[in-house]
Parts: sequence; C-alpha cells; structure tokens
Amino acid sequence: MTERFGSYQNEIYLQGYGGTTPAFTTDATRLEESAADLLEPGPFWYVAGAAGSGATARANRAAFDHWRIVPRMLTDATERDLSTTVLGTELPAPVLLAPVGVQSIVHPDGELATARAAAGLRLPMVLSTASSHSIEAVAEASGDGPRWFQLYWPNDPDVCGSILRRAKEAGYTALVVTLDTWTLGWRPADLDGAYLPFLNGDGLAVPFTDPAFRSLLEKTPEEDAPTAILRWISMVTGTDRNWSALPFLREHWDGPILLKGIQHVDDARRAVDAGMDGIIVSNHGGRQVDGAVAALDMLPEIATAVGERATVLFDSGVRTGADVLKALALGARAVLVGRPYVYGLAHGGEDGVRHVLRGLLADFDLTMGLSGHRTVTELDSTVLRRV
Ligand SMILES: Cc1cc2nc3c(=O)[nH]c(=O)nc-3n(C[C@H](O)[C@H](O)[C@H](O)COP(=O)(O)O)c2cc1C
Ligand SMILES: CC(C)CC(=O)C(=O)O
Repeated sequence: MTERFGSYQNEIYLQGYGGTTPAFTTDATRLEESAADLLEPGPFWYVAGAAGSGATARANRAAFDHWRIVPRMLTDATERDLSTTVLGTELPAPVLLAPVGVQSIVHPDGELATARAAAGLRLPMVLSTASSHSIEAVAEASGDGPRWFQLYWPNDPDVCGSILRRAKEAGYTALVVTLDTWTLGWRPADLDGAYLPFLNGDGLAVPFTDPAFRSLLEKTPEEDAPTAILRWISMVTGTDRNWSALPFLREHWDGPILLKGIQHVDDARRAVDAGMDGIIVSNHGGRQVDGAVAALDMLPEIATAVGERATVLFDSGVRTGADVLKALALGARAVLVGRPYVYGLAHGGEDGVRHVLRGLLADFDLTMGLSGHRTVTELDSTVLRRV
C-alpha cells in the first residue's frame, strides 16, 4: 500500500479551518489563466502556445472527452495501490514529469525546483537537453529521486557521447530521445512577440557546460554567446539522424531507451524492431504539427500493436485524474504531464510544482477509488465507454 494521495483533499479542506486556502487553484483551466496573469507575455505564450491555429492542442484535450469512465460500485476500492514499475523505475503512481526545457523563463530556480518537488514525491523527472541548469546541478537537486534524461540529439558524435556520459554518471537511468522537434514548429504566439528563449541564452546550460561542445568553439560561450548559441542550434536541428543511427545511442547508453513523439503505428513497430525499450506516444503537446491527430486517438492502436513488446507511455493533454485513468485504460503504462507543472513552477517554485502534482495525484487516486478500481493493472478499455 503506497501513500494515499487522495488525502491531499482532506489536507486542503482542513486548511480551511485555519482560514487559509491553497496558494493557487487546483483547477487545470484556471491554472493556465492565472499563469497568464503572473507571467510576462513572452514566457507565458512560450509555454502555453501551440503550433499554428492550435487545432492539435485543442484536439489533444477534446480526445479525452470522447471517452467516459463507467464507475463500478461496492468493489472494495477503499484501499488503493497506484504504484507501478516503468523500465526498472518504481513509481508510486503512473505519472512522470515530461521534459520541459528553459524552465528559468518562468522561475529563476527552474529545473532545480522541479527536481526537488519531483524527488519529494518520488516521481521521475525527465530532464530536458534544453535545461536552464546543468545535468549535474539538477541531479544534485534531485538527490536520490528518480531521474531520466531527454536527448535533443546533436549530430556531432563526440558532443552527443559526452552529454550521454555525463547524464549516465549523474544518475539518470533512462534515456528519452525526442524525434518530433528536429526543427521548431510554426508558433504564431512566439512569432508575434518575436520571442525565442534560446536567443537570450536560456536553456543552454547543457551544451555550455559540456567539454566536448566547448572544445569545438574558438571563443568560449562566455566570450561569444551568439556564435555558441547558433553552433548548438545547428547541431540539434536537421534530419540527418535517422533510424539507422539508433545503434549509436545503444552503444553510448547502457540503460533503457525510449523514443518520444511516436504518432504512427508503423513508427512504433519500427522503434521496437530497432530494439528500443519504449516509446512515448506524443505530439509534443500540439507544439509541432498543427492539424496533427490528437495523441490519445493514436494510443489504442499503437498500444495494441507494440504494448506486449515494449513500454508504451503517453503525453499531450493530460490535465486531470480522469485523463490519467483514461490513458492507462487505453494502453499506456504511465503518462507524462507537461504544462501544468510549469505553471505550478511559475506560481511558487518548488512548492508550486508540488501543489500541482499532489493535486493531480489526489484527483487520480479519488477517481480510481470512486470508479471502483484498486490498482492500475485493473484498467483496460472495458472500464471506458466511447461517446
Ligand atoms: C515550454 C515547453 C517546453 C518543452 N520542452 C521540451 C523539451 O525540451 N524536450 C521535449 O522532449 N519536449 C519538450 N516539451 C514537450 C513536453 O515534453 C510534452 O510532450 C508536452 O508538454 C505534453 O503536453 P502537455 O503540455 O499538454 O502535457 C516542451 C513543452 C513545453 C510546454
Ligand atoms: C525546442 C526545445 C528546446 C523546447 C521544446 O521542445 C519546445 O519548446 O517545445
């Protein structure tokens, strides 16, 4: 029996006796609205924004509404165990923190605060290559907390090998390789504000602290930031890393590897045939291809095709406990959540991230219990109705 996450509900109600309420909302929609009041337009829209008309970001949310939970009664679900194991990492609940770069644009502590909050809850944080703090600094903040590393894949083998080595040495256990962002999608909100955080030097701590990357530069990033920034951007953009390059990653990483951004069942099969341990069904939160299919709509087909042979994770649009339940019932082993915890970070650093995550876990715990489920292994598509 793991911690009863639902008890956060009682904790909040009891605070009411002392005359206090949560520092900020527990509602996902209002959370985004209040982050808009808090942040400058540039950082807010960088986080909240999406590709093009936002059709895919909206579709990600709408897809959850086509599935409804069918609650069961008198099932003795008072004692629940939400724990699971994902590629050797034990999770108290099937939730990970999605890799989100440049977190210092919403709070100076950025990924350090996120790492502390995640570690306190024993939820894995997936650290982005575009982190505002170094691999090692975030590892230190994470302590003995579970941590994975996300790779934006540099086309220079020495730099790539060096970054992977550092991540491994710093205790990141699984590698997430993001495939859907080999160049940035068309993001009107950022374009209108002419806002791209990297050009201010945000999100470059990983390459700038990397000896192999630094050795390629005539002047250090401290002496000539623009040249270093452009060199890095050119290294991680482009499509010259392809399926046949995957063995390079295997040679340089001795833990599990997952491919993130898989949306087609044939790509899922290909990933597994190439020996990958897992995939993340994701459309990057609708930030890349406007008009792309909702990630949830592809999940059942992909999970059916490869779920026996590899670990299938899911992100893009998860906001509530019901969303977590639905994604698991449709075949995901666990979900990753992105923007909500970043809004929490904006509101209150480490405490803010913790509040958002505890809220999501409590909501999931109560939704599980009230729908009659004691463990996540009980969930399959029969617990849902398509409407
Ligand atoms: C501000 C921001 C930065 C992101 N940076 C990265 C990144 O560096 N690497 C990555 O793989 N995905 C990145 N993502 C995508 C997330 O990992 C995830 O796929 C997406 O946010 C999930 O959708 P959600 O925000 O609807 O939960 C980013 C997303 C946001 C909102
Ligand atoms: C391009 C990245 C560095 C950040 C990202 O993935 C995103 O903004 O969606």
